[in-house]
Amino acid sequence: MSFKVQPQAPSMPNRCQLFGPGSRPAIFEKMAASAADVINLDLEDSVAPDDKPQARANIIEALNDVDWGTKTVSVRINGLDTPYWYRDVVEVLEKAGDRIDRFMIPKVGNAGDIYAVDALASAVEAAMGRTKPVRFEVIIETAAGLAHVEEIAAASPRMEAMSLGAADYAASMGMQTTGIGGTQENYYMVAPDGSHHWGDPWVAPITAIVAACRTHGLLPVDGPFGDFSDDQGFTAQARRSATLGMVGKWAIHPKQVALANEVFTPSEAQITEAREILAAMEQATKDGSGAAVYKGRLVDLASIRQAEVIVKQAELITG
Ligand SMILES: CC(C)(COP(=O)(O)OP(=O)(O)OC[C@H]1O[C@@H](n2cnc3c(N)ncnc32)[C@H](O)[C@@H]1OP(=O)(O)O)[C@@H](O)C(=O)NCCC(=O)NCCSC(=O)C[C@H](O)C(=O)O
Ligand SMILES: [Mg+2]
Repeated sequence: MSFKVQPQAPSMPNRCQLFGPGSRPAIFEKMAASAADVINLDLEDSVAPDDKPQARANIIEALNDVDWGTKTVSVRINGLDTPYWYRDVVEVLEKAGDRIDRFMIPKVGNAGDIYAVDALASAVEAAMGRTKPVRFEVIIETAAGLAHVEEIAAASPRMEAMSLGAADYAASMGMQTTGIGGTQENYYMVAPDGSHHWGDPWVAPITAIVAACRTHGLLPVDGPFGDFSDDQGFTAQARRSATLGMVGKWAIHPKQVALANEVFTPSEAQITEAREILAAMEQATKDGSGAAVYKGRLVDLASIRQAEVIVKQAELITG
């Protein structure tokens, strides 16, 4: 372990982030009634330019009036290359009550982008006497965002989570695909027998995001999976992300919420195995050994840390 101890990510459930356009207020109550841990009310790409002012007004009303229960509520503002974002920040912080928890900042390219939103949010909060600072989550979805992922993670104490935005990421990187997440038909290896084996084109940005988040104590989250008719594809993508260290995934349709919650909640079998490993290592320690054999395989002090990840995830959900 480095002399600098790895910080803990915030202790909050973040298994599923359900999105809804700010221009569609009829679904806000349905979003609040869903099983998603986080709600993202969108002012960005799901809202047409002419609808931005009305969407802002809808979201402010919903932040004041809808019962969001214990959910984390986040508003996705527009990108810093647009004329909309400053009004998103100012109007929401001036007119919405304390129920806003996070701003989601899209298409961040460097730490300066976070600094700009931080400065504006700080000024409005001070002017309004707001005592609960809004926290930030960002989307890594451009080449610049990926190139500067670590400085972005470290950019502000407001930073709480970071997502991969597969659609804009693919566009920015010039990837030859229109699919949003999941298997891409042309990304395959050919085995000696001529059969095709599909690889995961998202593994590099996911790993970079997880490393930046774990280094700076943020929550790494997998973004959208566009084909909401494909439950199997969604689940496979979510499982790969969970295996690589992400804590949750977006839902762009309500049917994806249960799928994400299932993947990002450790199963009974995983919890039992983790507890058995901890018990085996407790016994090994009592016996003066740093290693033991569990189900025919080596477990050692690192296995304790691995098992604790799963036990902590389970405790976070069950409370
Ligand atoms: C994708 C949708 C447009 C589909 O909406 P719809 O056609 O209404 O779907 P259904 O008819 O199947 O709806 C069934 C019922 O569910 C309700 N509903 C629909 N959507 C939601 C929702 N988001 N939350 C809660 N409830 C919802 C319907 O009202 C129906 O209810 P009922 O009639 O009572 O049965 C729509 O789901 C949608 O707008 N999704 C969110 C889109 C969005 O926010 N996109 C932005 C995020 S992804 C992105 O930006 C890309 C990213 O940045 C990147 O670069 O990768
Ligand atoms: Mg995007």
